[in-house]
Amino acid sequence: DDPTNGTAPTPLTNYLDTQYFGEISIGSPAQMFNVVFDTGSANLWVPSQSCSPFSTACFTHNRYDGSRSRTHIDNGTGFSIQYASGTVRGFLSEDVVVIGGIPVVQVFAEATALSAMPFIFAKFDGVLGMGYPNVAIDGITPVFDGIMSQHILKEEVFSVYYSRDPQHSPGGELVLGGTDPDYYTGTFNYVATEEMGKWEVTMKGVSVGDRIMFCVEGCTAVIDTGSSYITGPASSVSELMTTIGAQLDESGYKVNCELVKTLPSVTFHLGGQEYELSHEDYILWQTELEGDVCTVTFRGLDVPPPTGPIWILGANFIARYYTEFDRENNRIGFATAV
Ligand SMILES: CCN(C(=O)c1cnc(C)nc1NCc1ccco1)[C@H]1CCCNC1
Repeated sequence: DDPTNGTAPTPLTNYLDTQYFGEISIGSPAQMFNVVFDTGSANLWVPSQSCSPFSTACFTHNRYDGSRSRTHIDNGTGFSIQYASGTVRGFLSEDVVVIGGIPVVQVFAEATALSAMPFIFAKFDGVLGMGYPNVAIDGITPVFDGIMSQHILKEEVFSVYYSRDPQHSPGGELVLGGTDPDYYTGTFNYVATEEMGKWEVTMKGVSVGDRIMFCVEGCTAVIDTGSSYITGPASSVSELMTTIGAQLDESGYKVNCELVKTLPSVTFHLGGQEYELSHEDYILWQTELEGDVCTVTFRGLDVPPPTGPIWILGANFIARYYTEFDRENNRIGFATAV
């Protein structure tokens, strides 16, 4: 009988509570890559052996070499993906991808040009999009859809646990086909995905302390496992930072570490539930040589219409609320993370 009872776990590495990634292999024999499992996109890309030596971000990461894989299938179609934070360009190839021990023949992009920003800071090699097929570039069937069509999963869901302190082992866990009760308590509360085909929900308000300050008329929230922080419309986040007494410097919003324990909670109203983040959840407390630095893990980001304006709930939210992404019922479930 199936040793995994229809579920397939992948342990994740937690890099400074800001990057979470796990290992997959591509090709035969296996070529290993660290990838972000990203609900904010739907394509798989890894750096290519044929990337330009001038692309530093490419050169400092593991690179896929099709000529060394006996299961490689040429494609060659051009590929380009634009994130708010950077650009990836390359060409398509096809090969066997193994994720959580499950093999799937997959079309993916070999990146030949990676923008230095932000990918020179990436501890991961590539991105494995866990989004819906209709947001996939070039109409490529996403990895999870390729796995669902094998009918081996107990449920057509995947779940994500992100640990909160980098020393914690494992740094996180992706489960294909179910959830892992070791990493959450209580029951799941579900929110329907707002628009068919995106890990997006309707948010009914954002409160600071007990006052609804933003998204009062309702707004859209993307649950993005591939984003480190929470982002909101720049004007709203700027007002939120003023309220908590944070100052913007070149690397984000900072607060005086002495005042952290007096900071109010920020609460996100999703479905029938209030999801509170306390200062423990939204302050990144780093002890540097020149003293402690307390970074607020919120960023202003204006996503242009028609996609935006939106809030993006990233790793700091998921670290507090264990998240189940349910393709069977087009809904997202949240439970309190352990
Ligand atoms: C992966 C590209 N992303 C990043 O925000 C991003 C960029 N650059 C670096 C260095 N890290 C990033 N994310 C780290 C991380 C891992 C897990 C949680 O956050 C976003 C782009 C939009 C779609 N969603 C993903």
